[in-house]
Amino acid sequence: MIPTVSASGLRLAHGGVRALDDVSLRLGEGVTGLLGPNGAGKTTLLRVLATALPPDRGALTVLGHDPSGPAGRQEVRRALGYLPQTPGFHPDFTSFAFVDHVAILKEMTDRAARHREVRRVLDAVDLRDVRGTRIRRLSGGMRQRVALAAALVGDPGFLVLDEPTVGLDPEQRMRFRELIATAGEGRTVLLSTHQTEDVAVLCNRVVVMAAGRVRFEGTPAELTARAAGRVWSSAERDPGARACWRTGTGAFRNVGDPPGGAELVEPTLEDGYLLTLDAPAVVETTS
Ligand SMILES: Nc1ncnc2c1ncn2[C@@H]1O[C@H](COP(=O)(O)OP(=O)(O)OP(=O)(O)O)[C@@H](O)[C@H]1O
Repeated sequence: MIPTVSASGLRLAHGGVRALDDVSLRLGEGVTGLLGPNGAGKTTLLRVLATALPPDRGALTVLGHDPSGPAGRQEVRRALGYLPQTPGFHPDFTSFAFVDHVAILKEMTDRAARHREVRRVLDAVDLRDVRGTRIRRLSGGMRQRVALAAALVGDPGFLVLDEPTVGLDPEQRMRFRELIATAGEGRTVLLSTHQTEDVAVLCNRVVVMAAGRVRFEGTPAELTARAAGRVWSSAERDPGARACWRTGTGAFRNVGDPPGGAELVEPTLEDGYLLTLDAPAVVETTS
């Protein structure tokens, strides 16, 4: 992997909480999924990468620029598309006016060219027909697409998406995955999510964080492989399992160290993720 974004030794404390505790990672072209439990530090990391929050310590390079100084920060912001966890829409704006407003903030001064670009990104997320509709009249899924269009305006090389699929129904989620996959062609995309399924079907890389630290960095297949031989099915809850839950069939799915003779089953990325959270902090070193 040729790194386009790299971070080393990032630290950031919110009051007494170490939200980022020596975070180092590298991102390349394509979609990288960022997984982690609530409070792991995902949003904080995304905000640091998006230059919305300066780290207390550590170094960052985004598409060849160092955002620690004003000139480098401006270059990073020009190359960045950011979909925050709670996009700050003004509900009386139309989709067009909101994306146009973001395009103005991205220094697109030529009005005709800017309007062409706003139409292009709204078309790309299938919102052509509601360009003139006020945001407060749109469904949650449509609003998410407006936010994605705003992140895509100006064709940024680095796209940071903070839980963009939250609250979407399965069909919208599928459509959104497709949009993100398309956005990942020739771009670096970092996607924070709680959906291991999103990562399994969409991402070519995955980073797992817990308690402000990187627990895993590698491919989805490598994360899934962590659970090889460590997932089994049983009729009763296995007290020796690290995690165990009843499935729709009534059988229990167990993750951990299986007892002898256990009925092993095919692991999923979610199993690998659960086992990674349980493991001590180790960073994978893959190409
Ligand atoms: N502005 C803040 N002030 C104080 N503490 C904060 C602030 N923002 C985040 N934190 C704390 O920093 C830690 C990391 O928070 P962060 O929002 O980055 O986690 P997250 O992985 O994005 O969580 P979630 O999955 O719930 O969105 C948490 O313990 C959180 O409570």
